[in-house]
Amino acid sequence: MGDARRKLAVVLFNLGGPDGPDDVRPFLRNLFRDPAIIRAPGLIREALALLISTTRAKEARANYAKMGGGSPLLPETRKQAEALKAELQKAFPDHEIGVWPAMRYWHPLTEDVADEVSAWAPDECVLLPLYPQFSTTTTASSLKRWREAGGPETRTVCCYPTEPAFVDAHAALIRKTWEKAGRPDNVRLLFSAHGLPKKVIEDGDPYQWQVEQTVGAVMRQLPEFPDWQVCYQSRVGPLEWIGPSTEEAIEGAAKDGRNILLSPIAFVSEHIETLVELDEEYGDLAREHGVTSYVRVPALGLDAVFIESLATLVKSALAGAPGPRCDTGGRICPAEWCGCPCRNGEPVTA
Ligand SMILES: C=CC1=C(C)c2cc3[nH]c(cc4nc(cc5[nH]c(cc1n2)c(C)c5CCC(=O)O)C(CCC(=O)O)=C4C)c(C)c3C=C
Ligand SMILES: [Fe+2]
Ligand SMILES: [Fe+2]
Repeated sequence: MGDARRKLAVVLFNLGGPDGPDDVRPFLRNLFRDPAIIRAPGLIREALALLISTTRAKEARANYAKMGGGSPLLPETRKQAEALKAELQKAFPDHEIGVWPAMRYWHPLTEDVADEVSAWAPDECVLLPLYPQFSTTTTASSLKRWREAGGPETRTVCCYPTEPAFVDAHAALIRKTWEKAGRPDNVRLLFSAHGLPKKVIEDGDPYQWQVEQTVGAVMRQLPEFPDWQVCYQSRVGPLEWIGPSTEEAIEGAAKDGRNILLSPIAFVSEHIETLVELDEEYGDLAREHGVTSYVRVPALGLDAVFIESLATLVKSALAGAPGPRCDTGGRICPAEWCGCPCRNGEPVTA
């Protein structure tokens, strides 16, 4: 007797992180071998990846040790996958639903998940990055790997920087965190996003523009915070990165005598960049510069409105035409940002 239930697969793209100390170096090597991250020719890139992963491993291992030796990214993503599955099951009670995390640089690797999902033989397979803002270094890299591995793909969400529930979730969490901290006064709200080399943006990556779209939409709901700034963290390597850096923004707020409320606007779960960089390193920096109140807003994680937002993206993708789509379906990236697949082969007219 065949099972007539339709099968819906949802694949959550994410970066991945080491499970323990021994994984740190090979994880970093995988990351720096990616031509989307280091845009040098093959052999030079391989040599650089070996060199950087070896030299960076000690410090990175020490940082992962502060979180128990490995990254919490996979357990966090698994919980989000479970929550999304439960939400989708309400919308599609007759479907058999599977939600898979697929990591770019550590297990479960994108290419292995592609094989697993292929073997499951879904009727629909929705690719959904856990990067709300599209970048060639993140979403495009995962998509490329998925497609090279022959993974199934019927619908693809490329980005959702201004999806209404996503924006609502951020605004509500910022307000709630500020209230829970005892409503510190004289606050500068910093939106810290992972940075990128300037050259990547100049070559057409829409990430910075999309981060600014998210912040603009969130700020329309938060008129009680008139003092705010976008900044970029986690710089790596010798290239010039987009700015201002989060360190500069913290120092600037301190100089202006402000307290700091910091929202990680481009991350949707807790990991090394939030728990170590934002909470420990930048927390220390703020205190060293005399900031009285430094409060970090949590990543969205399992926030119910955020999970609803992910479910809405999947439902809209299934209801619309096949192919890559931005946000709730419209083409939102302007022409000069040719790096986003939502433009779907449209000619680029700057
Ligand atoms: C918005 C998301 C991200 C962008 C854009 C991004 C670009 C980018 N990252 C590096 C180098 C590193 N990133 C590392 C960790 C890391 N990066 C992201 C997200 C984005 N990266 C996440 C979610 C994580 C956390 C993973 C975890 O283990 O918990 C690391 C490893 C940590 C470290 O050594 O600092 C590196 C290295 C580059 C070079 C880059 C763009 C060119
Ligand atoms: Fe990164
Ligand atoms: Fe787009």
